Amino acid sequence: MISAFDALRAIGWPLGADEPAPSGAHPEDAIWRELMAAHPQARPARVVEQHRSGYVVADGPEHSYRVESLPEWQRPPGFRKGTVGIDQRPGVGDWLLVEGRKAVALLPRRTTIKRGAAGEHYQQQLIAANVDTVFVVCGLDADFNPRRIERYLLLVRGGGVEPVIVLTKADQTAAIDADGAMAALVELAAQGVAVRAVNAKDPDSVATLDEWLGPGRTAVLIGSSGAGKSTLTNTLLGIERMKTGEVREHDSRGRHTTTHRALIPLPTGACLIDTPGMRELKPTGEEDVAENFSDIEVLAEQCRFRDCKHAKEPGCAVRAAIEGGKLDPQRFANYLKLSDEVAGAANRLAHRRAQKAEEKVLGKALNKRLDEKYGKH
Ligand SMILES: Nc1nc2c(ncn2[C@@H]2O[C@H](COP(=O)(O)OP(=O)(O)OP(=O)(O)O)[C@@H](O)[C@H]2O)c(=O)[nH]1
Ligand SMILES: [Zn+2]
Repeated sequence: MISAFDALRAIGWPLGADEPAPSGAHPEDAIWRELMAAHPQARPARVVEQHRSGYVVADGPEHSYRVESLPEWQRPPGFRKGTVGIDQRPGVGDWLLVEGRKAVALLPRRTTIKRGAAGEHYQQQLIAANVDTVFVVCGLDADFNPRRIERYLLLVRGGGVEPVIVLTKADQTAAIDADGAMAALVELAAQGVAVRAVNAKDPDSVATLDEWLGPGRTAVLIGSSGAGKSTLTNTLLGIERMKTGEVREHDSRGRHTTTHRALIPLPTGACLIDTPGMRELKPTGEEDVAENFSDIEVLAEQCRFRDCKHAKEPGCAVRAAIEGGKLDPQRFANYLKLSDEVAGAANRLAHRRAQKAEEKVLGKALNKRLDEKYGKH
């Protein structure tokens, strides 16, 4: 039998066992401890699935169960999808305090990974909460694409998560232009992002990621299909092949006896969150393009005109850098494309917020009129 604390730790519980919080702890720690003190009967559990009426949570690698959500996390009937913002509602990776089979509190998120959702109305989607490290996985084969890495980085940075670029298939680099790849990686590393090349099938090689995988840490692997995420997961787990389509079993008390695959405890003591939805990567509008392309922003400051579009203007430092071979034109093109997308999403976000504020005002006015006419109702 492992202790309740060790079971929680295996699925990423970040607080130490001792009180008060050890120094150098996270800013959210104190709030977490306060909430725990306010609900002395409750126990922490981590969200692995989100349903209409409740959640499946885990309190260790071997045990998950359903809990009822708090009323304020639920969408009132008849309300449009997206009305309850992702900030008000728990998602995968969140920590709840649970009493019996009822959630009583959501512990404030330390980090978030979000994206914009496709569709008519502006909406954000939470990919995962409370993740320490995102491994952006990309193969050093024909699939190698620095532009895609730039897009991933733009989306995951800003939420407080540390990105690490993991280049798989380091044993199979014949298909790529090594010099071009190196130049692209140097640019990414210059933005302050760690880069590691691995053979995802080789445990010794994959051990280079251990520095991000200590006890109580949570990591996520993102990357396109075939990049090597499953291979990497299996090597980290120390097994040959990941069982796919794992069926959950129930014991006599109706509990799940195997934890959902959403939380995968690793032998290093860390926990991987398996996220299905990272295929389409639309910005939310809250991303910081400048942070991800500081090389271009620095150049742009040297352009003769403040509002230089880096097109045909004289004295353009950005174009000079491209012509002088100091800036990859494709990186610049991607910067423009991503800037456009973020600006577009930011507009939609502002519009959505204005609309919400207006709905609120209208609702209040309407209530007031009804009150005047029919008395309090
Ligand atoms: N030689 C070599 N092959 C690798 C490496 N990483 C992955 N592969 C191979 O690449 C193929 C795709 O790897 P997967 O791990 O299935 O990729 P994935 O990212 O999980 O793909 P999806 O499940 O579709 O998202 C498999 O045939 C792996 O064996 C590596 O570092 N070296
Ligand atoms: Zn310019």
